[in-house]
Amino acid sequence: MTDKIPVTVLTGYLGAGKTTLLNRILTEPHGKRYAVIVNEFGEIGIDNDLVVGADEEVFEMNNGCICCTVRGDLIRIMDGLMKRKGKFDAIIVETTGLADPAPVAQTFFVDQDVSDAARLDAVVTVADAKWLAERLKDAPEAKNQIAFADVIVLNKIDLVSEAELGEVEARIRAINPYARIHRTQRCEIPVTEVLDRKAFDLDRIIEIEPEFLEAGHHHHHDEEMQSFSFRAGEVDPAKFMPWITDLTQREGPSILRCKGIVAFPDEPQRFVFQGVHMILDGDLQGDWGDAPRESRVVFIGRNLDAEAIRAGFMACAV
Ligand SMILES: Nc1nc2c(ncn2[C@@H]2O[C@H](COP(=O)(O)OP(=O)(O)OP(=O)(O)O)[C@@H](O)[C@H]2O)c(=O)[nH]1
Repeated sequence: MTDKIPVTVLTGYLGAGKTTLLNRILTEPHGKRYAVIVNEFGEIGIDNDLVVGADEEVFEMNNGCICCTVRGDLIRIMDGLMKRKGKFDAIIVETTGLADPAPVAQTFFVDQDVSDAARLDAVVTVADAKWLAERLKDAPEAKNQIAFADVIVLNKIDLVSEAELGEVEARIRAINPYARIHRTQRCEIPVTEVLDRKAFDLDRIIEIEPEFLEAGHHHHHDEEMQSFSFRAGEVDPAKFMPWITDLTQREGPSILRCKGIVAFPDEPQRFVFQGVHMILDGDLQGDWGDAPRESRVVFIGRNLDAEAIRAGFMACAV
């Protein structure tokens, strides 16, 4: 038991701050070696390029949602990692914002080879203090992510008042009275509060989901959820910036998440932007180096006019 590799499942709804937390964990001087498995929703992998390098190995799973079609991939990656036991101290799995964490956690109990070699240490859920209450109304995944959490990182406290924070905490407590809740800005939290917690409690989970240990999985994704991604070469910042700003302001309520890595002419660094509804962030990050100067953008939302967004993006190309 003791030499099983601890696995942390990092979950949380679209845009809550999972990658922010992951990067924080990976850049702290902890002296540990982590293997990271990143799963994202969308055909073009973006998160992989936004996870800080260092010594970690990052395995990407882009073919679908980790809790559905790619569970086989997760088992295969885990099997591969187990053969290289001793090369790292822990495994972190970052799920997509639309994943139900139950079947991901289940993999560590139901698959014999995986459960012989690894133990689920904790499900860590990052919650967006500004948007969680809304998502609890319309996104069943958001509720499951809270219900299954052993540790909840209640993030983006800078965007809400103390009273709103109290309300969202009460909503969380009503769903999950057990998890430890940490209030954070930019996921600032000691690594020891999220890793190696020995917190996953199978009995509690079986109370929430009696069929947890049975094979089979009935997760129905939100049928209205759209995800699309576009590529172009270099884009003109004088066109791109007003376009993306205007789009997120106008369509913000329908855009749950957008992000991209963009190449501006004569700019040695990559422009990285991130949006959650109408809140948009962007800055220059990391040199292109020898990588092809290609712009990639991803949008996830409901009732979006994909063709209009595609045309708007393509019109920014140089
Ligand atoms: N205001 C504010 N913004 C934050 C905070 N933490 C993260 N963000 C921003 O929120 C956006 C989403 O953060 P990510 O870490 O990429 O979120 P994620 O959960 O990995 O997103 P997906 O993987 O796409 O679901 C980025 O623009 C971050 O800079 C915070 O505490 N306050």
